[in-house]
Amino acid sequence: MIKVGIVGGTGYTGVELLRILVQHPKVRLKVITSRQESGMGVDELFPSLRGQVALKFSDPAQADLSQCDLVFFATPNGVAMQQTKKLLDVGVKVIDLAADFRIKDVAEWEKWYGMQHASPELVAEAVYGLPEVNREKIRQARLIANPGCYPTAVQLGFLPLIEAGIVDVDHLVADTKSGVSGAGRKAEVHTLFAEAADNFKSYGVPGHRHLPEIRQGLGARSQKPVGLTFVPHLTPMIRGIHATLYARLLKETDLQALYEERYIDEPFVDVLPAGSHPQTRSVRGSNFCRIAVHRPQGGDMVVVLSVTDNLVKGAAGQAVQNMNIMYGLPETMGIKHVPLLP
Ligand SMILES: NC(=O)C1=CN([C@@H]2O[C@H](COP(=O)(O)OP(=O)(O)OC[C@H]3O[C@@H](n4cnc5c(N)ncnc54)[C@H](OP(=O)(O)O)[C@@H]3O)[C@@H](O)[C@H]2O)C=CC1
Ligand SMILES: CC(=O)N[C@@H](CCC(=O)OP(=O)(O)O)C(=O)O
Repeated sequence: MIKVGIVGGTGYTGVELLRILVQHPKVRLKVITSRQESGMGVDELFPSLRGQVALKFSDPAQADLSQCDLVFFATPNGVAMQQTKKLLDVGVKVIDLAADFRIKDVAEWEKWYGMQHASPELVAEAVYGLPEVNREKIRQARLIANPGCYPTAVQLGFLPLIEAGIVDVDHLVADTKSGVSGAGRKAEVHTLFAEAADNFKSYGVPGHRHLPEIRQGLGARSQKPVGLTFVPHLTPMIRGIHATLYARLLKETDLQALYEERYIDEPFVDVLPAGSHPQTRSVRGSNFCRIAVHRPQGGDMVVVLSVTDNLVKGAAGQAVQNMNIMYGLPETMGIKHVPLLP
């Protein structure tokens, strides 16, 4: 059994990890932290977990994480980078759901995240945990930088085009929409019901911190830097990401065959039949990314539609997929949930 700790067990990604891990046949939960709820039973705070987990939240300052084989950080940016070295030094593996180890250029990371990196020496070692690209490196890793929610949907959508070298990579466009849980569980005015419900807005147009992450991932697959316009939107649903991606085609290609072949062996990427329009509710609560590729009116613009659940393939599910790969388990173990309908 893998002894697991979760730092930040009361946030949306933390409790999603709990929902998944309580039913994972190879995991024993040892520590779950929260500063605010320290001492409270996990199932007191989350009655949905009654009968599934007997632990209490512990204070992260007191918690003994060294008893774990693996620790997930489901914490705000800047937390994991303070504690990871100490854990790795005593043989504990780390999966960070935040962005501390995602960007290889530390100066670039510091610019976008507005803080000094506490462990720059670990950044090169960290493996970016997108299994569809880095599966072999993930197998050997002791530190995983789990991708962001938008970057997962956008990269999986663009990858077949970029890898085949058939689109103009200087002018990619990603128009993305996220449910409100993407902003986390902490109280903030813009996520209040009366602000977010019955409303729709873009944000971060001059520059969102996922832009360098997506550019880094796609640039590595295209062998040259990519130009990307990335526009996120907040939409009044709870879970889900819908990415509408645009690229100009440079070479005549059977796009449906390209996508189907690229993802034929991927357990969590589902290429829909030609002409499909994927919906966020077709992936809700599941680790799937569903993709459709279009070429409207047979013109030279490719439109790719990519949907995920931001808390599952966009965060906790992908983190467990990475854990499965790191420990040589079947990659789908514990994350075969069928999407929730309605
Ligand atoms: N929500 C999403 O869709 C996605 C989120 N992510 C990333 O995952 C991480 C977690 O996100 P999310 O679950 O939404 O965030 P939340 O705000 O919902 O939860 C944050 C959690 O971290 C704990 N925490 C906060 N500050 C500290 C600290 N200094 N030390 C230890 N624990 C702390 C909180 O509990 P307490 O304050 O009680 O300690 C809480 O349990 C973030 O970095 C986010 O960017 C990534 C992909 C998708
Ligand atoms: C709707 C919403 O607010 N989404 C968040 C992104 C989600 C996320 O948590 O991403 P990271 O892990 O990279 O921080 C945002 O745009 O800031």
